[in-house]
Amino acid sequence: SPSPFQYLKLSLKDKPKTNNEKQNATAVQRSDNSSHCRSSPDGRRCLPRLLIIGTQKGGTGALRSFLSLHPELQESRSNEPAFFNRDRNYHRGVGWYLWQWRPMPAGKHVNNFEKTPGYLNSITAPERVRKVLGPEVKLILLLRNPAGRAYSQYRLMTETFWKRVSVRLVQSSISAPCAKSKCRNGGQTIKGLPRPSFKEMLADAAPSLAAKYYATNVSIPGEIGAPTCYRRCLNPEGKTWNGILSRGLYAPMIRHWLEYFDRKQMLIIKTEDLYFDPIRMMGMVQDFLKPELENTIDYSKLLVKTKDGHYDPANSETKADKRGPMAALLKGKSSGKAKVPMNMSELEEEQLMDIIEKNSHGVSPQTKALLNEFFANSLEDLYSLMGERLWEKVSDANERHRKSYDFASGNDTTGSDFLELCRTLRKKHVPSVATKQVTKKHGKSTEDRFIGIGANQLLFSALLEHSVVDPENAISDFNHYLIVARRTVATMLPDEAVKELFLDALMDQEFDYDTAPYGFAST
Ligand SMILES: Nc1ncnc2c1ncn2[C@@H]1O[C@H](COP(=O)(O)OS(=O)(=O)O)[C@@H](OP(=O)(O)O)[C@H]1O
Repeated sequence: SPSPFQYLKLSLKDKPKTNNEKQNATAVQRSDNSSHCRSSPDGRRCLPRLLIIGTQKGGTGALRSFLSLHPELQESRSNEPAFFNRDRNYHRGVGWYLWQWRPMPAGKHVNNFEKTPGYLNSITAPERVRKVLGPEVKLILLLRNPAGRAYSQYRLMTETFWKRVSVRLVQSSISAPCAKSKCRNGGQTIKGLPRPSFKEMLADAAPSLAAKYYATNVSIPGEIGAPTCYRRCLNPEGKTWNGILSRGLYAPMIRHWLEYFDRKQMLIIKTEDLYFDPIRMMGMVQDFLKPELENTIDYSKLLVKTKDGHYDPANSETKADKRGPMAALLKGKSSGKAKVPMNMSELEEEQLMDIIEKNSHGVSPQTKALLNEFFANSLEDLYSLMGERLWEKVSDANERHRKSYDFASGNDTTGSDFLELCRTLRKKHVPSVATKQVTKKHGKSTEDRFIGIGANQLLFSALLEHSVVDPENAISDFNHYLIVARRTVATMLPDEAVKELFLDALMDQEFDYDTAPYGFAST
C-alpha cells in the first residue's frame, strides 16, 4: 500500500537537513522495511500501529496506561493527539503527528499507539486513518453502557468543564464550547451560571426526553442565561454524534468505521470488563496485537487491584479514577459542598429525586428509565451488529461489584432499590444502640476521632440493623448505598450535636477502608 507520506506533506522540521542526516535516514529506512517510519534529526519516528478510538468515558485512559506498561508499546506524548478528528491538527500534516511520539529507541522493537476517544464519533476520522495509517492499523474500541457513559460525561462537563469553559453563543442557542482563551468574540463564560442537573442536560439534548420530563409546554433549557446545556450535546437524530446522548449511539458509528476497515482490524471490549477483569482483557488485547507484539507480558504482575475493585498499574494512579463519579461513588466521596435539607422526611418524592441527582452520584430511577427507553432501539441495533447482548449478562466475577457499578453507570437494576432505601430510611430511626456504641467507643469528647471513624461506622450499623446491607456483601453494599444513605441517616440522628458532627464529617471525609465498618459490625 502507498506510504502515508505520499498523502500528507512532512513538515520542514522533520526533514533531514544535512547530507549526513539524509544518508542516515535512507539507511534507517532501508533497514527498517516499514513505510510507517521516518528518520528525523533526532532519530527514527514512526506512525502508530494501534489506535484506541473510543468511546469517550469508556476507560480509554485506563487502557492507555495498561498498554504503556508493555515494553513493546509506546504511547503518544500528548494524552489525546486528536489528529484525525480535528481539522486543525490534521492540516498540520503527518510530520506534526509523528512528533507525538518519541524517537524509536535504537535496537528495540517498539510499536507506537495513541488514544483519542473522539475518533469513534468523528465523521472524518475513519477515512483519514485509513489514508494515513493504512488498512492494517489496529483499532481498539471500548464500549460502555450508554446511560453510564452519558452520566460520566455529564459529570465531566459540570464538574470539570464548567469552571473553565466558555461557550459561543449563536443566536439563542449554544454551539461548541471552547477553551476560554480561545473563544472568539461572543464567547461567554458559563462559569457562574447555574449548572444543569443531569436530567436538564438530557432534556436539552433530546426534545423527546424534555417532553417527558416536563409538561409539554415547557421551554427547553438552552436559552441564554438558563441553566443550560451545550447545544452540541444534542441532536441525537442529527448528523453528528457529538453529544451526551448521541455519543452513545454506537451502532452507526461502528458501521461508519467498518466502511473503511475490515472487522478483524477492530477489537471491541466492554468498559465494564476492562474495569473488573483487566488481566483477561489485556490477554485478549495482546493476542489481538500479534504479530506486531512479539512478546506477551503477564498483567497479573503489573496491575494491582484497588480498594474500589478496579485495577491500576502498580505504583501509579490514573487521574481519571480520582475524579470520576464511578470512583467517587465507590470511594464514598461527597460530590460537593451542597447541603442537603435537614428535614428530608418532608420532601416530596420529586424533590428527593432532584436531591439524589444534584447532590449525589446517583441517577434517579425515572431518569434511568427514560435513558433506557431512549437507547433501547439503538442498543438492539448494536446487539445485532455485534451478535452479542452486551449489557444483559453480568459475569460472576463482576457480581460483587455490580451494584456499585450499575448504580454509577445508570443501569436500571438498582435504581429502584436505591429509592426504596431512601424511603425506608427516612421513616425509621437510627437505633440508639448503634449511637451508644459509637459514642462509647470514641467518646463524645474525642470529636476528631468520631468524625474520622465513627460516622461511617454509625451509618453502617444503622444500615445493617435495617437489613439494608447484607453482612455477606457488606463492603460493596455499603459503598453502593453510601452517598445518599449517609446523608439520609444523618437527618434522622436523635441528637442535634451528633447530627452536626455527622454532617460535617460526611461533607469532608472520604470513606476510609482501613477503618471500614467490619469491625464495628461484628461487635
Ligand atoms: N481500570 C478501569 N477500567 C475501566 N474503566 C475505568 C478504569 N479506571 C477508570 N475507569 C473509568 O473510565 C471513565 C473514564 O474514561 P476515559 O478514560 O475514557 O475518559 S476520557 O474520555 O478520556 O475523559 C471513568 O468513569 P467515571 O468514574 O464513571 O466517570 C473511570 O472511572
